[in-house]
Parts: sequence; structure tokens; C-alpha cells
Amino acid sequence: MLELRDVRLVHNPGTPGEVTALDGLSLSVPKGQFVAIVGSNGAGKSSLIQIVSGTLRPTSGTVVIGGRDVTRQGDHRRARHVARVFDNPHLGSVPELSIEDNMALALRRGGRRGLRPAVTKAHRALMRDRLAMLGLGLETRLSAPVRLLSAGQRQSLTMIMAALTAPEVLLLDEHLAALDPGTQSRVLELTLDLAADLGCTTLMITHNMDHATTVGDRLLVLSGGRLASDLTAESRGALTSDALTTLLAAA
Ligand SMILES: Nc1ncnc2c1ncn2[C@@H]1O[C@H](COP(=O)(O)OP(=O)(O)OP(=O)(O)O)[C@@H](O)[C@H]1O
Repeated sequence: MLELRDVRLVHNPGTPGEVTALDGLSLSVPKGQFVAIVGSNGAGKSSLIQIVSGTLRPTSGTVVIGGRDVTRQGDHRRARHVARVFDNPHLGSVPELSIEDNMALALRRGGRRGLRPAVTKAHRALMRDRLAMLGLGLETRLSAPVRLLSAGQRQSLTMIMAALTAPEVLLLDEHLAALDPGTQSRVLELTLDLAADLGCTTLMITHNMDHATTVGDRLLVLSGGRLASDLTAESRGALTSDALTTLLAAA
């Protein structure tokens, strides 16, 4: 369960540049629910993701993950429970390191700094198992440097890495935006498979209206740092991407 209670996020308070990015947002997401989030530019989507990841702390309000109040906990301490994938496929892995070393780094995420446990046989088996899900043959190329992979392959690897520590919450910040349509479909399918396998609570920001109207269990529309609409998959059923575009423009 992920809960935000009356969360406000104000940038540059008390200055002429004061901006309210989140304006008393309350949200409750049951464990395992997959939520798509849309909103116009500046609606507060990335702010919401950063509040949940712990990169930003709210000006007021409370963030609860799995029953624990994590409001004052920084992103490093949350990293074992909260994984985040960015829009840029090149941000999720280290190009000069091998696939195995990148995955080993992901396995250590949120662990104590400085500790470098060796990659065990069990780790390597887990890596191969997860990489095989991609159907790209990467499980036989563990020592290949990540820089040799295409953008789609790298984003697929990033998804696999994000899921390695079985996070409670998976945050996807327009993670398909830089991919071509065919690769988008493949990475989206992988995303849904991983989220279902792990049973993690997932928030996926998207500007793709087709994805917003079809993917996941719930659709949130953000506007001005508030929830303008909160639709279940059932109530979203008849919503076309054109109708959602109109709804967004009016929100
Ligand atoms: N560091 C910052 N300093 C000042 N204002 C900020 C900062 N970060 C975000 N904002 C403002 O907060 C508001 C919400 O921004 P946010 O990035 O969350 O929107 P978004 O919905 O993710 O937009 P986009 O779709 O363009 O990425 C915007 O008005 C933005 O200009």
C-alpha cells in the first residue's frame, strides 16, 4: 500500500519564484495496483514521483509505504523498496560496465555503502533468468559492456535491474518516451509482466493517450498539483484517447 496524505510541495517558498507543485494531494494505492498517470506539462507528475522516491521531501503532508511513514526518509534509504526508471534509456545503467556488473550494482541498491559482496552463483542464475525474459539473448552476454546495447535493449535492462530487488513500489517516469513504437510495445509488455510477477505497486507517467486509456488498473489525471480525475479500469473503459486529450485540455 502506498499512501500520500495531504501532500504539498512548494518550490522557492516566500520568494517571487514560489511555485506550488503539489497542492494537498491525497492518494491511496493498494499493493500490486498498476496506476497510469497523465497531466499537462507542469501538472505535478514528476513532483509526485520524486516525493514517492524520496528525492524531494514534501513541504507538508505524509508519505506512507507498506505501513511505514517514510516522509523524512531520503531516497538512498528508500532505494531497496522503491525503484525508479527514467525517460532517458542512458540514465539507468553505466555504459562502460558489463551487463553483469550493472546488475550487481542494482542488487546492492539500498544496501550499506562500501560493501561489495561477490556475485554468487545464485545471483548469476537470477540475472540469467531475468535477462532470458527479454528474449534478446543477453543472458549469454553477461560480460558485454552495456554501451554496446541499443536504447531499447538498455531500457529493457534497466527495467530488469529495477525489478531485481523486488521493490514494493515501481516508479516509471515516461520510461517509454524515447523508444520507437515497436520497442515501446515490447518494453511495455515486459513492464506489465515484471509488475505482475513481483506484485509491486506501480506508478507510470505517460504522455501516450493510448497507453493511458488501456494500461493498468487505474488512471489518474493531475492538474495544478491536484487530482482532477481518478478512474478505475472499469470507469475508464469507454474513455477514448481523443476524449482523454479533451479532458486533459479542460482540466
Ligand atoms: N526545482 C524547481 N524549482 C521551481 N519550480 C519547479 C521545480 N521543479 C518543478 N517546478 C515547477 O513545479 C510544477 C510541477 O512540475 P513537474 O515537473 O512536477 O510537472 P510535470 O507534470 O512532471 O511536467 P512535465 O510533463 O512537463 O514533465 C511546474 O510548475 C514546475 O515549473
